[in-house]
Amino acid sequence: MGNVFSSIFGKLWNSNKEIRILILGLDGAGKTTILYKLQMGEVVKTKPTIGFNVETLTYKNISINMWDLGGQTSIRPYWRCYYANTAAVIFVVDSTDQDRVDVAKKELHMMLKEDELSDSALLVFANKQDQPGALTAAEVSKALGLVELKDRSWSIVASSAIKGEGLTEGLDWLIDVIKEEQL
Ligand SMILES: Nc1nc2c(ncn2[C@@H]2O[C@H](COP(=O)(O)OP(=O)(O)OP(=O)(O)O)[C@@H](O)[C@H]2O)c(=O)[nH]1
Ligand SMILES: [Mg+2]
Repeated sequence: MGNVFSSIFGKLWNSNKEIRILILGLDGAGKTTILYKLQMGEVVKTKPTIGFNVETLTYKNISINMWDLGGQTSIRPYWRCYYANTAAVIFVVDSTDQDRVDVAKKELHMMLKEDELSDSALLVFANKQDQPGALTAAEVSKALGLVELKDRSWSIVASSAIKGEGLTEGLDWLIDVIKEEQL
């Protein structure tokens, strides 16, 4: 019975929903690699993103417009142009880049202060877990001060975009939260 209901609700929810997700984070964190690994199941050779990449993914019958924005210092001020109507932000951290985790923290908290993102869920990928010396997800969470976040659904997942690990786990969590919050 539960399955019947969830399938009916699923269909209702799907019929008129297209959700928008932003992938943000410092340059070199792995955002573009994650976008194309999710979309094509392949590791693509990337160049630093100047501007953005946008792809439509169908995941669990849901159409997702996924925007991957460039993370270089000079480009970050433009992130805010993309915040409207965003269901969720995926914030990607290079877990080996311990020197810049403070910068990532600052950018993350600045972004989350914006009114347009007040209802957006947050998924953090503690990426590059395949590399020696990578901070664990718990360490990245602490360094980013995630427990300080109030009134927001958030989660952190350890990932390796290169190996394809953690990505669907993270996206599953995100889709469940978005469905709960928007139904
Ligand atoms: N070892 C390892 N390398 C990764 C992983 N994810 C991405 N990379 C590499 O990190 C580099 C930067 O990846 P991108 O996906 O271009 O990074 P980005 O976040 O899109 O960077 P910008 O476009 O400059 O903001 C590339 O050489 C990727 O192959 C990972 O999980 N593990
Ligand atoms: Mg990129």
